[in-house]
Amino acid sequence: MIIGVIADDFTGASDIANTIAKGVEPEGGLRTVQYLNVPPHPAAPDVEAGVIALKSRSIPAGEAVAQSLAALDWLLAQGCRQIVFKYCSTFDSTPEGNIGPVAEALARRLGVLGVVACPAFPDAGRSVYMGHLFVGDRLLNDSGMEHHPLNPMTDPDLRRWLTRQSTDPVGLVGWPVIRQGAGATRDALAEAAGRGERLVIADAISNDDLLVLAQACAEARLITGGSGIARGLPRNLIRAGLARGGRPAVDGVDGAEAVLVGSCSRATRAQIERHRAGHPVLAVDVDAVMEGRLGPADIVAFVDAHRGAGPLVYSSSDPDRVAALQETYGREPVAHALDALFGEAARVLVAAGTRRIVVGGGETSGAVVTALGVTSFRIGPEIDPGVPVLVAEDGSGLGVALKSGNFGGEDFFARALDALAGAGRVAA
Ligand SMILES: Nc1ncnc2c1ncn2[C@@H]1O[C@H](COP(=O)(O)OP(=O)(O)OP(=O)(O)O)[C@@H](O)[C@H]1O
Ligand SMILES: O=C(O)[C@@H](O)C(=O)CO
Repeated sequence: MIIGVIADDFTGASDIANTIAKGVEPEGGLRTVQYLNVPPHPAAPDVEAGVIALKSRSIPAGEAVAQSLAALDWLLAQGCRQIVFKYCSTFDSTPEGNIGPVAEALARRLGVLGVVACPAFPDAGRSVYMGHLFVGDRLLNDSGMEHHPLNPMTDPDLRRWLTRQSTDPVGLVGWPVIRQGAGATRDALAEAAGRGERLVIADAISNDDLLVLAQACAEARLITGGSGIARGLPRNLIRAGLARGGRPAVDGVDGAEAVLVGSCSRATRAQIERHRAGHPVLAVDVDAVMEGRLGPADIVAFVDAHRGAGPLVYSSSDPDRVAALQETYGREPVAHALDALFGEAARVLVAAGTRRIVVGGGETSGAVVTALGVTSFRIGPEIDPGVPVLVAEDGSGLGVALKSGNFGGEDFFARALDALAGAGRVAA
């Protein structure tokens, strides 16, 4: 293993695994595996990039640091020469963490300063200019993220925000430097390190800027950011003769299918409506779940009754309804009950032969793959930006797609089911 990634959530992990497996033309990407938590065994010998998916975004900072350092130890033991800490492209964090504490702890363990911090993901509309994060044409704090239930993003100035979470000074390498190319960027990062700046916000407004950053960081032991920061990393290694390159390929999966959706984001709700137009769809009655009148068996029965037709089950509601449910039952109890519902339904479905599962939402994805007990997935072709086909490494023939709330085109769910079925037909 040459590159190791520590990701702070499950869908974020498959986002960056996708970026690394795909790479950029003409070189292509790396043979990539996504692990769910730190594996209790060594990586398979042919793996070039290992992505460890943690659920450390919203847990207490001390726990996030401990889990991330354990992941670092495992990755270093596999031979990684470069480590990436992946967080959300909307920099999801609070004034207490967890981006600053985890990034600083990793940097200290590796003994490095001048570490890039860049959440830019231009393909998904996230860009960083003069240290300020934009979502499309809005600043972060005016993008809807200021209303996020767990980590409201109320400050678009990443240097100021990260400073609140950090103990060492935070630097900035702005776009006027990035546009001068990799040499100037490398020099600016070295100067930042010389000033004692451990983390350095780096601008990127286009995919080309991300390639400049990757080139500047070719020798860096630690890089932090969204998935975009990894765009050019495979190219560095392939050009240096350290990796073979090529397109992601996995064995195809074949069998019954289910789409399970807990994400309540606007994008996901539009995707559900689109799916409803041509496929069987079941809305979970959340009151019935909370009162014990609806359980996993009901979901399994619906999916079984519509096998082959792309059945979708969702709990998603609009913000008013979500707020009312949270008011009645409490935010955590509802989330916990729904995550457990989807997890158990998925477990029963897979035990009975379902082989293609598409999940909407990061928390929901975490609950489902944890319940399935799969510990690692090979990364296959991209379905939509940030979402690849994942095929279980254990030979069980199970394929999944884990969709982050905001990702995917409107017809995502149907295309994801097709992509899972066709995964094996994509050429190496
Ligand atoms: N109707 C509902 N009312 C309240 N909570 C819900 C409802 N439906 C789902 N939930 C919970 O809301 C949470 C949605 O989070 P999840 O991470 O799955 O989606 P997301 O936030 O859109 O995705 P991402 O984290 O990838 O951006 C889950 O914990 C889920 O159980
Ligand atoms: O970076 C992103 O936006 C995603 O990979 C993610 O982390 C969503 O939770």
